[in-house]
Amino acid sequence: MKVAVLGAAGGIGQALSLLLKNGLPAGSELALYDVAPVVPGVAVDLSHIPTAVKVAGFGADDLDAALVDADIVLIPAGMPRKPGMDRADLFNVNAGIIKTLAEGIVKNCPKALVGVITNPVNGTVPIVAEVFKKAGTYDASRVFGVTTLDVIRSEAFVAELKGVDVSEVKVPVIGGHSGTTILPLLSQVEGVTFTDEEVAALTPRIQNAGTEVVNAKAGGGSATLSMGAAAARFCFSLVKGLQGESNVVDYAYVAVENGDAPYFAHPVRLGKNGVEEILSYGELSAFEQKAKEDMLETLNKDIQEGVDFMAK
Ligand SMILES: NC(=O)c1ccc[n+]([C@@H]2O[C@H](COP(=O)([O-])OP(=O)(O)OC[C@H]3O[C@@H](n4cnc5c(N)ncnc54)[C@H](O)[C@@H]3O)[C@@H](O)[C@H]2O)c1
Ligand SMILES: O=C(O)C[C@H](O)C(=O)O
Repeated sequence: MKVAVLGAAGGIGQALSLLLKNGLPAGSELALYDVAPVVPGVAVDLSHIPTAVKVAGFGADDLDAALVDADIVLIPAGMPRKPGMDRADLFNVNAGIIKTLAEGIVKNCPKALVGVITNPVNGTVPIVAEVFKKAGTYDASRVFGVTTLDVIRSEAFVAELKGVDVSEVKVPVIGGHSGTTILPLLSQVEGVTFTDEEVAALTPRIQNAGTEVVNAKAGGGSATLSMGAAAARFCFSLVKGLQGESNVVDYAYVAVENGDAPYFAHPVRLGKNGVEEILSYGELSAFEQKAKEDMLETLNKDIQEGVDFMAK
């Protein structure tokens, strides 16, 4: 199993790479790519951890070597938010980075499963898909927007609010990954109930959790450690699917035919070829149904921005 992390020297990249070095199956290879000159040092540093995962660092000119034959590519490369910015404000700087990296994937590992972390996820995932389409090698079941951070935040906040064991809490989160497009389905959380007031307060807390971190970091970036944990968790689901484990289900922002929008976070069953089945997100409460309808215009606009960028 070869996993490539693009943007590996950044805040997310380093946290994620540490977790992968400690958690990938024995015999795996971890390829760390970044344009920052520190990346070989990050790889050397990690290589001193005694696990059976081989780590190599690749600098700016070595994208091809980092990607060749990768089974999974995770992309946290690009600029994070500062206070006062929306994720959409990152589009202009991050779109070009994602396009270049996706072209490298198409060239070197077109069958890899690609997990996009770079914001704005609502628009960067369509860019990756369009790069594959241009090359004639698009397989919608292999491209994912990583929305796991919304899921783990929801788990943490629900457990905190209800005083229950966090390891038992499961919260479906659908839609996209920005503001109101993030839609936690609190009506489906098993073992707890919420008052209308709790739903009205907890839903925006989950939606604005990224901003909570951005403001707390006061200009020093956005979530990196929780995102590293989230991306590692998602990567381990992809690995289990690739290894043929049955019934691996996780949430991700994927291309959906005849769905709510061309891309939408759903529960998906993962297998040897990525998405084996896009599962239904089930029945929504009246509150969730309205929240979904209200956010679709924003989500569709974000998606179109990514598609239009590649049409230029
Ligand atoms: N999907 C999510 O839930 C989620 C959560 C948190 C952050 N993010 C996003 O992840 C991205 C990275 O955040 P961060 O905090 O790690 O930022 P960071 O600035 O700490 O790290 C970004 C890294 O990307 C590298 N980079 C820039 N251009 C590159 C290129 N062309 N090729 C390879 N590497 C390149 C930089 O050198 C840097 O090391 C941001 O866009 C942020 O908004 C997404
Ligand atoms: O909020 C951000 O800009 C980063 C990330 O998308 C998050 O949800 O923490």
